[in-house]
Amino acid sequence: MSSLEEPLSLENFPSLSVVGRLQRVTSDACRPRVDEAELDNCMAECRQCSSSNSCQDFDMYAWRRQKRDMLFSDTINLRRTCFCRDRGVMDNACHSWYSQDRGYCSSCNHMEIRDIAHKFFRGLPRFVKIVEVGPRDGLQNEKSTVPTMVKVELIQRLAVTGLSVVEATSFVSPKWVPQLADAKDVMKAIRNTQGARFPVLTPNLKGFNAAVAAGAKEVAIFASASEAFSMSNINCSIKDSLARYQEVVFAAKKLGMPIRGYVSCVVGCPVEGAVPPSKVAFVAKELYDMGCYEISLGDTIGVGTPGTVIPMLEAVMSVVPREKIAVHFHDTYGQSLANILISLQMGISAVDSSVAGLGGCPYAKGASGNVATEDVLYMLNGLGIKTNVDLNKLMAAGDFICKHLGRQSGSKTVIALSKITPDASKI
Ligand SMILES: CC(C)(COP(=O)([O-])OP(=O)([O-])OC[C@H]1O[C@@H](n2cnc3c(N)ncnc32)[C@H](O)[C@@H]1OP(=O)([O-])[O-])[C@@H](O)C(=O)NCCC(=O)NCCSC(=O)C[C@@](C)(O)CC(=O)[O-]
Repeated sequence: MSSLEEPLSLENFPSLSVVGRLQRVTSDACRPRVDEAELDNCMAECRQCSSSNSCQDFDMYAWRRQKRDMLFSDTINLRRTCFCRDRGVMDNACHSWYSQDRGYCSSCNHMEIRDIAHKFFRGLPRFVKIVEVGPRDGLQNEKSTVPTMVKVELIQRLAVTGLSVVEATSFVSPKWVPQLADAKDVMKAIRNTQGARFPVLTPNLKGFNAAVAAGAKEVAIFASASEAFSMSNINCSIKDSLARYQEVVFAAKKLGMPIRGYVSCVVGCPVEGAVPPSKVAFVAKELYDMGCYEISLGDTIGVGTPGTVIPMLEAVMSVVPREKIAVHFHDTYGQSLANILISLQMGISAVDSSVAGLGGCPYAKGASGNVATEDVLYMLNGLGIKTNVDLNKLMAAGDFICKHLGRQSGSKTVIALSKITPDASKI
């Protein structure tokens, strides 16, 4: 694998200094440059003093007292020991980067930089669960019906990537979503597939019973925060849908099956326009109180930006614990990664996405696919956040389905990596 093919993860930068590492992952205007050799020397010294008591005088730095479970705690500790061991070396190094780069950033000092980085990374989880929804959310929106065996192979390929959850299909009315009319056959074919859980969507008891009969071990119910979307998607009001879902949850609990809950249109609705955060919070709480183990918040038409997603998450977090919340973004306006990043910073650690950016929603005209799983993974890898997912295997699964559909991947990462030449990879 060439250097560019490998996402920018912390572990992948043995020769970069700590500050160099931060430069690679922060995009702030304040970007000092550092003499690599100078800092590498400094880091070599740091390693020798990492257990030294002589670090006590460093208590003046507030984040010494921060919990050590933060992302980059190792990085921060290295810097701290580096400072305390030979502050002069570091100060000189710092001085020289600022002098060299004075035209670019005259007022930065190392405390400011550290504060910026600290603020940026504060709250990011160490591990993110990716919920792959391509075989369901993606393929439900394909014009042509994908043959059952292709769906099955896609699911099997995804199951060996390290993804722990692959949403497999929906037990909905074939009149409403003909693309997934083979749900029973798909579930039967993957019955013995190991490696991941394969939840399925069930809109009512009829769908739930069919799913159980076909071997489903986990189901998802899907309500909407918009009345109009509820009517067009599942042909009933929000209130009626919640009553229906109560029956499904009751039946699932009797069998000890986990149930995931979706809320659609958490930012905007194709008919109603902006959706108030309070409505999203109401539906999310109803689903959570019913017994859903996780509530996935769907920006069904992909209109959200951090400006609208933050208040929505704030409202939901006030009624549902944040560790029970997942985010589900469609990439219509190219805002998904920004929205995911701020969700992570707000403490969310479950993200839905779709291999190759497949997807959309048959009842939300113009909605584009889900954010591509490959792009989410590339970003998480770059942030040093663990997922256990193998990017190469994931790209192979995406390539498989794209070839079948006769289209280019919707993942920017995949497109970029496919263009890398041996020369470019030396950059
Ligand atoms: C909910 C219904 C069924 C109501 O549909 P309806 O027409 O109101 O239901 P009905 O009870 O009057 O039944 C009509 C026919 O459907 C049959 N039927 C009834 N239920 C089922 C079932 N479970 N499985 C199979 N067949 C079913 C039923 O037996 C009957 O058959 P008929 O007697 O005419 O031959 C329908 O509206 C429907 O299937 N909607 C599904 C819509 C859908 O799947 N949308 C996409 C998923 S949501 C989404 O993508 C958003 C999300 C989750 O990803 C989050 C995000 O992106 O934001």
